Parts: sequence; structure tokens; C-alpha cells
Amino acid sequence: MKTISTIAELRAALAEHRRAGRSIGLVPTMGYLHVGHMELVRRARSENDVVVASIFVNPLQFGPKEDLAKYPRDLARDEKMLAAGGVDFLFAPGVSDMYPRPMETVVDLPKLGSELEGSVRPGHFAGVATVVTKLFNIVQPDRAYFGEKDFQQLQIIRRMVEDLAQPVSVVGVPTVREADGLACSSRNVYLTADERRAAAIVPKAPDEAERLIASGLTDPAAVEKGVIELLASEPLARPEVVALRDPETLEPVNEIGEKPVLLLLFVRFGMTKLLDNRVIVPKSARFAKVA
Ligand SMILES: Nc1ncnc2c1ncn2[C@@H]1O[C@H](COP(=O)(O)OP(=O)(O)OP(=O)(O)O)[C@@H](O)[C@H]1O
Ligand SMILES: CC(C)(CO)[C@@H](O)C(=O)[O-]
Ligand code: BAL
Repeated sequence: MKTISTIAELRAALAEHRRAGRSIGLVPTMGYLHVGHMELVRRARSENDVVVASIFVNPLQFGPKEDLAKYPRDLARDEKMLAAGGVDFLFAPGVSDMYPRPMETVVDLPKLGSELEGSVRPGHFAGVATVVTKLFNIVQPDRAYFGEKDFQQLQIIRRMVEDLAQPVSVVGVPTVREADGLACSSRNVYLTADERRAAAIVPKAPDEAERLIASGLTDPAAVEKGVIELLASEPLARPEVVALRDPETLEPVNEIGEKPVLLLLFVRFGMTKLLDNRVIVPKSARFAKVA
């Protein structure tokens, strides 16, 4: 694996592969890798001739009071993991490589990006859409891999690619979890031992939503209330977003009926934000499918 930090060098390295007609898969990350990231790498490795991973802690997607400075970083360890995963090129630019001048251009999805996690992180998704567009322009991948853990991010990227006709296939990868069900996340290292134990409540919340829906509840607000009550049983949990939405448009649903619904969660433990979600297929939808 070759580590490259400049746009020009990466473009030059990829040019011969592109000329030879080889397919290129891109795995964008912010580093401090875990098994969730490595699942993205595994998928990319199995579906492409050339695999590029990127590590860039993107300042554009952090709010002024967020954890940009203390975001966990360990490039040497990440390089070993990516090399072992069969990655061909690691693109690890500095801020001045990615943004030699302050960015004047922004890719924004004002509606999708201001909902849910966007409502508590204003500007975050414009920062994500902008850097992902720039990474797509630099690498020009055939396929790009994103985790379903960041479900809103995945849907925003899918919509951006469609709206702007960006020539890339977006591949969503199911969430990889720790033994107690908590979704793997770089920020899990921020959790104290007590918070980490308490965080096991988060993956139980979609089970509760599923149970309530299976018991016949059709009012989304009632299901959200039940999930909030479950999370409230854990004093360290501070739920900021508990929402049932349409999985594609992320719009609120009036009634749980025959269509799948997305439960999206954003729960804080101390300063740490944890995400989870599940697309729940109501029983009636399952029957509808079979019929
Ligand atoms: N547990 C996971 N399973 C599958 N994909 C994941 C998982 N965690 C992260 N990813 C995906 O890896 C990519 C890079 O994510 P990122 O580097 O921000 O890691 P992260 O663990 O989500 O970090 P953070 O804790 O800062 O949110 C994203 O597409 C993200 O959805
Ligand atoms: C997609 C991404 C690499 C853009 O900075 C980031 O938001 C992430 O790691 O999920
Ligand atoms: N994993 C999403 C990136 C972020 O929280 O900034």
C-alpha cells in the first residue's frame, strides 16, 4: 500500500489504472479505524480492481464547539490495518492539501441536511457533502462505500449523487457492532467505563420500536414516546433525536402502515454522540410482500 498526501500525486498514481480500464473503489473515512471501517474495505476489495481509502478529519463538518481538535488520530496504526485489508492507496491529505484556500464553494442539501442529526449539528452535512464531492472529483471512483450506521449521511450522499449526476455508485454497508450490540464508532473511545456500560441501551431502542410496532401501534409519535421512555430508564443517556421517518426521503410518516419505516437515533452520553438506526418492516408490509 502506498500512502499519498497530495491531490496531484494521487491523480498521477491512479491515471495508469484508469487508462488500463481498472475499476476503482473508494472508502472515505476520518481515520482511527475499527472493524466497521474494515468491513467497508472488505466490500471495496471484493468488488474493485483498485481500492483507495482516505483519511481526512474534515474541518468543514465540525461546528465551532465540536471535537475537531481532539478527534482521535493514529495514522501509523491505521496504515497497518488498511495494508492488511488489501488497500492499494491511502490518501491522507493535510488540511492545506485539501483546502489550500478557504473554500468558496459549498455543496449543500438544505432540506435533508437540516433534519434529524442536522438539526443539532447545523452545517455538518454541507461540510460532508462538500468534502465527499471533492474526494469523488479527486479519485473519480466507480464505487464509493459508506456505512449504514450514518444513515442520514448515506441518504444525503445518495441524493447528492443523483441530483448532481455524479458518476459513482454509492454502496451502503450494514452496521458492524460490538459484542453488546453497540455500533462500532471511532468516538466510542471517548466514553468512560460507566458511559460505555450504559451505552448498551442504544441498540435496544430499535428492538423496542419493533416490539411496539408488532404489538399494533400505528402512531409514530406513540412509538417514539415508547423508545424515549426506554432510553430514559438509563440515567446517563440523553436522547437528542428519536424519530420515525421514511427511510428514503427521511420525511416524517403520518401512520405506520404497510411501508418500512426508519427509526433514527442520536443519543449523547456525556459529550459523546452515538448514532443508531434500523429500518423496520411492519408485519403487514411483510404479508403485502408475500401476497
Ligand atoms: N460500525 C460501523 N459499521 C459500518 N460502517 C461504519 C461503522 N462505523 C463507521 N462506519 C462508516 O465508516 C465511514 C467512515 O466513518 P468515520 O470515519 O466517521 O467513523 P465513525 O466510527 O463513524 O466515527 P465517529 O465516531 O466520528 O462518527 C462512514 O461511511 C461510516 O458510516
Ligand atoms: C464521509 C466522511 C469521511 C466525510 O468526511 C465522514 O463524514 C465520515 O467518516 O463518515
Ligand atoms: N461519522 C460521521 C462523521 C462525523 O460525525 O463528523
